[in-house]
Amino acid sequence: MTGGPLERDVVSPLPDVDETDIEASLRPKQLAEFVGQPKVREQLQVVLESAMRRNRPPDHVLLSGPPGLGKTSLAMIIAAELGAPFRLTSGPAIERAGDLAALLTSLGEGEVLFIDEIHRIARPAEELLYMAMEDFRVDVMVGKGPGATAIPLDLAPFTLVGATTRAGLLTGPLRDRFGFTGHMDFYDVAELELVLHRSAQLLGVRLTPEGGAEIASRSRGTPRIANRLLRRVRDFAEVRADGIVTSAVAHDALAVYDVDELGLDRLDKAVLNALVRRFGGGPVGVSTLAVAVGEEIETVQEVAEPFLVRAGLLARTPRGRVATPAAWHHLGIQPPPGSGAPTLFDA
Ligand SMILES: Nc1ncnc2c1ncn2[C@@H]1O[C@H](COP(=O)(O)OP(=O)(O)OP(=O)(O)O)[C@@H](O)[C@H]1O
Ligand SMILES: [Mg+2]
Repeated sequence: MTGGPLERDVVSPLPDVDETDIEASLRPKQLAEFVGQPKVREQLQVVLESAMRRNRPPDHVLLSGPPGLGKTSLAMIIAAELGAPFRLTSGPAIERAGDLAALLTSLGEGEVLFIDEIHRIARPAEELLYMAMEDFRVDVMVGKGPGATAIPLDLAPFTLVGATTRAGLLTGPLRDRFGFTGHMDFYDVAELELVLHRSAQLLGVRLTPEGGAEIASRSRGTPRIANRLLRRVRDFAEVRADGIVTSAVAHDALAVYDVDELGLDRLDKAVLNALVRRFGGGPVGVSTLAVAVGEEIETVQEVAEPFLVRAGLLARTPRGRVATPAAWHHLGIQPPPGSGAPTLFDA
């Protein structure tokens, strides 16, 4: 994911540039430690256990969902649960099929290869991946031009874990080669409270139940944001209070950091503002909306919209994006009569 102007936003779901170390220290290491996503967790548990009983690498796993919900963490957990080495790369990093072939042939038996942002892999590399995933084979091209020959090479059986924020962008043949797809959804407040108390313990932060509830409700359904807000509120508690994160301390700190009650970030607010104030609540096409907020269409679709839809503030209709009455109210504006909520007749 690209950061751009959002990088320094305290409620952005994207990772901050200097956040990798702290994120790594807070990552759950085992499935049992992984909070929330009960369905994905249970299904994955069965997939992993049956593979271990058969003493075979499990089927390839695809994890899809918005940023910051734990796809990378879960991929690492898969390797840890299997006791297998973990290798990490990303779609954009694999530019040539040859790079991928070299990586695949270097994998040992049972290794877990994680490809982040797999929907952005280059087409020739993707085609090579088909055979690798299905038959554990790759054709390595030797020579150039008419004299080039393809030499088939066997691979050690491995497990591919792919992550994507846009499962819809995956080609059919690639999607079909994953034996298991886990759809990650936003976390509810109770789950985020568990994430926060676990992190507080690891960081040595004293967090009261009410303090946790206050932060959780403004974390935009996203553990990455919850953990970041916890650190900011802790700073505030140390400087302005006695170090204990109570509800009042959390409330005051989040006001200082400009986090609104729903935890909407700058892009969320820009999208809502444009939709309501410039386009009268819609419907308006996503590309027009993206231009209005000065962002890529992809970013609006992958980062802002999933949460706005989930929060009941934005609806996707066949004619375009529409602000719901709740969105108008959130901006403190009275919705015009008959606005927002799409009806049967819009379809
Ligand atoms: N279920 C969870 N339980 C506890 N902590 C979590 C959980 N999911 C995510 N986290 C925390 O949130 C942070 C971000 O998670 P992670 O990097 O796995 O998200 P991601 O989905 O891979 O994001 P991106 O799409 O940006 O790559 C991690 O450092 C971890 O501490
Ligand atoms: Mg990730």
